[in-house]
Amino acid sequence: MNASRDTRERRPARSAEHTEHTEHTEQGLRADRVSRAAGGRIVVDGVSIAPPPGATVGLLGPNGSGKSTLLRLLSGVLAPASGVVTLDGRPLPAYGRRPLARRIAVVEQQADTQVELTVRDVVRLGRVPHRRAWPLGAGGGLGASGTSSEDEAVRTALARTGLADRADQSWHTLSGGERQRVQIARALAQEPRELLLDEPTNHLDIQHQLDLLTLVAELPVTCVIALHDLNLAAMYCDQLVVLNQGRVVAAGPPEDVITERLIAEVYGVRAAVTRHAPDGPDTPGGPGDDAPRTANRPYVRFLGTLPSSPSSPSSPSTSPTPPASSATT
Ligand SMILES: Nc1ncnc2c1ncn2[C@@H]1O[C@H](COP(=O)(O)OP(=O)(O)OP(=O)(O)O)[C@@H](O)[C@H]1O
Repeated sequence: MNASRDTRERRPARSAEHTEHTEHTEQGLRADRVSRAAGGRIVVDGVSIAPPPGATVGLLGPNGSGKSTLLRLLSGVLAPASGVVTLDGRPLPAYGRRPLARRIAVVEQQADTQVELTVRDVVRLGRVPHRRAWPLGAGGGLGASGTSSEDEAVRTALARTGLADRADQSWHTLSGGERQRVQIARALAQEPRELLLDEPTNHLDIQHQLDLLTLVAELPVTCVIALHDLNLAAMYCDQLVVLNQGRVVAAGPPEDVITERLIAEVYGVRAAVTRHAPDGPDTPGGPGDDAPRTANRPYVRFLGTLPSSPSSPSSPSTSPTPPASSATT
């Protein structure tokens, strides 16, 4: 895949089928001071996030910091206890299930099914919101032959995720990484304008991690993607949002967010942060054709854990970068 563009210079290139909403689009998906409790405590605490349309926003933070919960709030699967999530200025509950499903695609950490499905069947599920019969009416069943545009979307999604030759394989026989790629393909077949991904590189070997993130970063859609790998996040995301104990503690371009201090305070880890070379093929991130993407982006070497982690619940919350109560850009 071609990784030669700096994603921060990308502009969303809307496909024809996306133009119906053009007048209202530029607000995109936003969370405004959303909070949510689980297990008797606040796990997302007054978070605001406003991904620029077309941008790839990385969601970082330690285990349990609230990333998955925030993604579920952004997708409308969970309702905020306070605050509001809006799409083009309208609260999510004002949308019907179908318009929302056409618009927002979600790739969860784990997906499973008891039903016997092929890879193509699973990817075709991404087309269900676009069918006339909703959710599975006449002609809308899994086995139904789709329209030519449906077939084309499924074919394209399979090809983009390197799964074209697996289309007829049973889902249950796939490896963890292959299943992950099928979920991405399903989301691509959905042709969303907002794509929410929860640690999509889990289970993937390094080549597929890089392929996936290149693909995601180059999509002309708004992506919010929970990641644990700070170097991959710095390479592929236009903006980063760091959560700690449910709060935004840093937000902005990777070079502003990824600092030794942040890594120490949020993760309790000692690190050395350098920059990728401005133009060189010798950058730690890879070969020369990646240079425009990695140029000047932060590169982290982890040196060891610090004696005590400030992210433990008993510690006071920290503001490792200039205090950022929200990720609104
Ligand atoms: N249904 C629930 N009941 C109790 N606690 C919950 C529930 N859902 C989430 N939590 C808690 O909320 C916190 C945030 O969880 P969340 O899955 O959003 O974190 P995360 O940042 O995605 O973590 P990870 O990086 O480990 O995937 C965690 O401490 C989790 O245990």
